[in-house]
Amino acid sequence: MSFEIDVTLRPGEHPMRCVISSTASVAVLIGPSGVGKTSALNAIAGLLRPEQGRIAVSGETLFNSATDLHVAPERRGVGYVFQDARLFPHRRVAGNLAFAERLAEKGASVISRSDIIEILEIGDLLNRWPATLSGGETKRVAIARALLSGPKYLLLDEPLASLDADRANALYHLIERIRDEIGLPILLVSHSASDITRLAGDVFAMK
Ligand SMILES: Nc1ncnc2c1ncn2[C@@H]1O[C@H](COP(=O)(O)OP(=O)(O)OP(=O)(O)O)[C@@H](O)[C@H]1O
Repeated sequence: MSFEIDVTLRPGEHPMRCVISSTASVAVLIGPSGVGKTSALNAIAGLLRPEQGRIAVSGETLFNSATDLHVAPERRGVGYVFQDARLFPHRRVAGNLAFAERLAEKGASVISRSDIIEILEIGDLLNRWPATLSGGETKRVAIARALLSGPKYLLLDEPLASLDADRANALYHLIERIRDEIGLPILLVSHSASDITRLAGDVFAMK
């Protein structure tokens, strides 16, 4: 099982339930704005504690309200690409990548730095400051940074949102390469059953 999740969350006033049970290499979580998709990713990453339920990734239980288990975020092996990317503004692209590499446990990376830079086509960006990058470039660097931290799985929040059609299409194919060549379980969020769901083995909806 890549992702086995059944949790009730309460990020604000109202409870929300998220149920995902997937063996696919890519699972997609869809649902309208405000339904709780980002909150679900935050819970899987360990940044939001669910009210109840269980979260397991690749067979490892990360949260279980029944046994009061809540693995700390830094021990979950998560590569999380936030919707707004959140690059460190005071470090160049190379510095952002180096920071992630220092976080990786020795031998944890399933793919080399040079392969990640090649797959995400960011070799020409290494000297740039984050503020000078386009939206698509920023997303590519954010995904590279997540991969370099040696994650066991990848969470992508709306990776194609706010990109024009050409850039969205290019990033779509890069995610496809990550799926096929790196083989990490990927859970990605989309507000609609858009093109991105073509990447997925499984699609789950929050209502
Ligand atoms: N820290 C918080 N405090 C209070 N309410 C919150 C908090 N985080 C999220 N919420 C509320 O929880 C609900 C779900 O938010 P969330 O961002 O998870 O939805 P979403 O499905 O990802 O939406 P979108 O597609 O617009 O990003 C929203 O009503 C939001 O206002």
